[in-house]
Amino acid sequence: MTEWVVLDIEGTLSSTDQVLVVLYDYARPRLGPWIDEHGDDPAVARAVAQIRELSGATGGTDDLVRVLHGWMDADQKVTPLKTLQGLIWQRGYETGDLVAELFPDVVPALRKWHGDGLRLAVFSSGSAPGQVAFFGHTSEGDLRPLFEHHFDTVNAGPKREAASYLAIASALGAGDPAGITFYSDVPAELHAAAEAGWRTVGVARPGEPNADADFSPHPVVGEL
Ligand SMILES: CSCCC(=O)C(=O)COP(=O)(O)O
Ligand SMILES: [Mg+2]
Repeated sequence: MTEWVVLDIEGTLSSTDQVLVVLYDYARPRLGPWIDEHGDDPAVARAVAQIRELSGATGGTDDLVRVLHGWMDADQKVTPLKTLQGLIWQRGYETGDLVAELFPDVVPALRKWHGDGLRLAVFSSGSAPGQVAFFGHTSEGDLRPLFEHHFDTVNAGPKREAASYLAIASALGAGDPAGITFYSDVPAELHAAAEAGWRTVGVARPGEPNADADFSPHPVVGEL
């Protein structure tokens, strides 16, 4: 019996365009200024060191931004990029520049699950602070009270590795991994979760990039 429902964001709760167009376009011109203005922030300094280590970039901010834009163009969800994007989006939500848009079926489903006593958490490549800001500023209000945990590639690990799902199960204190159900639009993420003993549900939303993906052997829904 499911005790926990763990949810992906992009393609599952929110459209791919909401992330790859709205949020990415917001972050793109702000990455360089953010690095220059917040170099003393330990999270930014760590991200800059990771960018250099992963890319071999040795130049100044322009060089770092070139690497970051390349990762964004290829939609590579690299941890230092997600950290910096998350900080920029956090500011964007706080100032009112950004409002998170969810698929219309999402909030009723989340409220129903929550009301039925299921416990909710998020696992996304987007940074945990960015996730919290996102759910705090949706067009349907502040949804933060619905979620007990936010997992990302820093506090859990890569989304396509079973070890990340084992780490999350442990953090949730879930005695039986089969008591956790994971919803995602990416088959490779579902395979990794199933390898860790979780229940899985593929989300194939019409019009989304993975609508026609092969989700077998996972059950598939078109909405929550
Ligand atoms: C503030 S939420 C942004 C989500 C994000 O950055 C992202 O890359 C989404 O990836 P997901 O793992 O949710 O598909
Ligand atoms: Mg996704």
